[in-house]
Amino acid sequence: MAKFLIVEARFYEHLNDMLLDGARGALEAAGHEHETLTVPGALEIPGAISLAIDSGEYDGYVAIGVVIRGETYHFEIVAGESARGIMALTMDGAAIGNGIITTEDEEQALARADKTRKNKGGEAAAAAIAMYDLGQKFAG
Ligand SMILES: Nc1c(NC[C@H](O)[C@H](O)[C@H](O)CO)[nH]c(=O)[nH]c1=O
Ligand SMILES: CC(=O)[C@@H](O)COP(=O)(O)O
Repeated sequence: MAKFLIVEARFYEHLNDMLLDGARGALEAAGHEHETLTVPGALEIPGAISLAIDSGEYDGYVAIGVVIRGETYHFEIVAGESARGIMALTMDGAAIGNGIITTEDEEQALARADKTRKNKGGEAAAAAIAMYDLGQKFAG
């Protein structure tokens, strides 16, 4: 059994609840423990995961968030930079699944947050578990 930290950017309450439901379900189905940490937005997720990595308390991480396009270039910044920060941590060896959905509108987000539809929360948890398992394999 491993211990995972879900780091959620609680920008859209109802969508986050759906993503968390999928992520927690996948972790529990695989027999793993989990805790959840909430940050203001997707841009804060990589920093929060970095701090958690330094604590040495967790075996893997699931990033959960929703970025919906608005009127300005900020969508590209939030979507791109949160992904870039997570990728950098992954390349440093952290087991992370990225469940930050980036959509054009709420309808697209609902389809991806719903665990009975595209289940992106569960998908991200499964990716984190796979990366954890890979790390265990290479650690010998
Ligand atoms: N517009 C969205 C944001 N914006 C907030 C940023 O993530 C960040 O918290 C702020 O710029 C302060 O550093 N965050 C989301 O998660 N989703 C959005 O749609
Ligand atoms: C993804 C965003 O940053 C977005 O919610 C912000 O909306 P806007 O670009 O209209 O300020």
